[in-house]
Amino acid sequence: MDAHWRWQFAAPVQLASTADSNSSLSHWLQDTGSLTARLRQHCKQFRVQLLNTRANVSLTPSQANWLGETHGYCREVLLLCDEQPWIYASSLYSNTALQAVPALGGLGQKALGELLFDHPQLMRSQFEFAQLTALESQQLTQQVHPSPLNMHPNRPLWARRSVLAIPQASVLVSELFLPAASPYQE
Ligand SMILES: C=C(O[C@@H]1C=C(C(=O)O)C=C[C@H]1O)C(=O)O
Repeated sequence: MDAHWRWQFAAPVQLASTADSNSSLSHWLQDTGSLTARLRQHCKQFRVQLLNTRANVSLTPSQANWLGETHGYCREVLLLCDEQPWIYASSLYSNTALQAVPALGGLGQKALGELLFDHPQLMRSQFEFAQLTALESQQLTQQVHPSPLNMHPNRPLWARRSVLAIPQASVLVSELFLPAASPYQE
């Protein structure tokens, strides 16, 4: 779903102006720690809702470049904070990574962050950022999960992506902050 969003390395100018460098949104987007852990601290109740898993999906050139293979396994989830959908997350791993760490294929409602951030040798790449157009937000609403995402954002939505790597596996994690996420309101 996120493959064709316009990813760029630097936090674009709009982020600096609409959500200046001290703003809550900017801090959330640039936080290198576990988003799962941060949400657990922030919410009374946190849960992962599994939307979809797909094996052997063909990767775009930039995804293939990140993961070093042309096909991979995709997992899409919502991260809910007190039953509000805060984050749409899509994670991609190569088939080799899945063979090396079979737990990646059987997470179900368990958070990926809790598997990866427990590893002492976890590394994160630099973030890329994307601001969704109204059309991209609409497509996500229609194709991914009509009910909880069926809300019209009154401002552009922000996403980030980076590779989380442990020695046996690299995972390209894209995270879109949905309209209900409180950093947009702060
Ligand atoms: C990568 C993390 O895990 C989160 C949990 C995910 C999942 O369970 O599929 C996906 C992306 C992340 O938002 C994290 O906690 O930072």
